[in-house]
Amino acid sequence: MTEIWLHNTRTRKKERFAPIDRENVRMYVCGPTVYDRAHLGNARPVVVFDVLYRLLRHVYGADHVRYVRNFTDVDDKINATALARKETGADGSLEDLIRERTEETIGWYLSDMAALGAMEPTDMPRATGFIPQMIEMIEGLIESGHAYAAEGHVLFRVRSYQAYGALSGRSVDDMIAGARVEVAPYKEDPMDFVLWKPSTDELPGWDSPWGRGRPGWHIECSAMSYDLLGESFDIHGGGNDLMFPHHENEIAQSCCAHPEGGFAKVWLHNEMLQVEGKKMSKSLGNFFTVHDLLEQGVPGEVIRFVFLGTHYRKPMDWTEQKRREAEKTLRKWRTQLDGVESQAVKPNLEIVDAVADDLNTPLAISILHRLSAEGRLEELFASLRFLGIGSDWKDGLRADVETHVDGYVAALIEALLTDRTEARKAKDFARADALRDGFAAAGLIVKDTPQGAEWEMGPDFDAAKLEALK
Ligand SMILES: Nc1ncnc2c1ncn2[C@@H]1O[C@H](COP(=O)(O)OP(=O)(O)OP(=O)(O)O)[C@@H](O)[C@H]1O
Ligand SMILES: [Zn+2]
Repeated sequence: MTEIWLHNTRTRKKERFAPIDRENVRMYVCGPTVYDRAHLGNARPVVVFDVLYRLLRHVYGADHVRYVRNFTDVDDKINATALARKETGADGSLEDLIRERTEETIGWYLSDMAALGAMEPTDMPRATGFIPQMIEMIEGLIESGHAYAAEGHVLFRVRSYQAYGALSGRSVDDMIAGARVEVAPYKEDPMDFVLWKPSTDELPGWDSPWGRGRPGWHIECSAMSYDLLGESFDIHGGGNDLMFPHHENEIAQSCCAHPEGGFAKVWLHNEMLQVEGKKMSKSLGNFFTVHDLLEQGVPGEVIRFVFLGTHYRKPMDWTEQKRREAEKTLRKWRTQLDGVESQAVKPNLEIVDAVADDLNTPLAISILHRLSAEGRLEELFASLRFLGIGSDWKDGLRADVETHVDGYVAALIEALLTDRTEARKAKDFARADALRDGFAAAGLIVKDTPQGAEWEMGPDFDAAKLEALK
């Protein structure tokens, strides 16, 4: 049986993975706050943990893995988005607008992530569906002295949990020095964090022993993972931007509420997708969405392939060059694999082992290239499926993939037409003529109109010939 090794953030070591119960391997990954479209950075953990999910299913059997990824649908950012819409005159109560916004965002998220070849987790709980469980956990924490109520708030008493900070390896005092902790009159200690807070009349709220209010973000994950996976489970994942405070707080809450449990055994964190050395993030405004890229005609599997080219514990940039290379490789393989049937063939063992070695997907990709070069096409096909690339090449996704390719070709044509306009402007007639002849040779019919060039693919249209014109 394949041995899986994973780098555990908690111990800072690569450890051999041994599930608590091999019949029921359990993983929890922090999901998105649903107030806006997912940016490309948000997609990275989705792809990383999808690769792990597929590996676990491969090793332990598809029916023996439970993968939970939540939707945070209670949050000030969601409320702010809905309030802004209400202020611009949108119909409906604030509650309706909030629900509309979260439903819409969840729909976008699921279709964008499906386009990246990510399987849906077995469970996708929403925070609003687990409020009673959160209240129950908070009550328990108050009873055991780990939390206290003050002015409609409930706070977690950080100093009551000795091991606080162990995940990121920092002491409470270091963390206070480094973090922007909020000082508030109702806090015993600035480090204490909110489990429950009061709601105003118009904001979403639930009745609780502390008045009408809403949960803090961290308690959501503790309550949902306990309800669905129990007091101890195998793997907890998320981006490394969540390590502190979110994951430290989850650990503190869960370990104090269920001291016998131990919560998650292995903690896995993906590094960030960056833009010029900085985390891609909404607050920095340096982001583009997955949807933007798909709309531009970049196939989802190309995005996935680019992600897999960098190890999950290394920061990465999205670059045009990586996109182009991934697209070229996948096109080549697609042509090579035309007509190959291999439902019964297993993925290449070295590739499975590479993924099992702390998700070494760059190594897996180099082996894919070797299989292609050696013409081991059935293995190549099965291994791509295992990595979630073109997993449905033979089935329904084919048409979808073709529209993506069409999008790519359309973008290419537009780029070449711009190129021609610029060549004409610069009086580079040699280039302009070469493009005109090239279009004709590729079977592309171009008509110049006062509104700009219009084009149409003729009966002998050949995209490969256009490619050569770049
Ligand atoms: N640039 C990034 N690279 C990789 N993962 C990221 C990046 N930004 C966010 N994530 C991950 O995306 C997931 C969803 O996070 P969340 O919904 O909190 O993001 P957000 O608050 O919408 O985004 P941002 O961090 O841009 O404000 C988390 O697992 C988080 O670690
Ligand atoms: Zn979480």
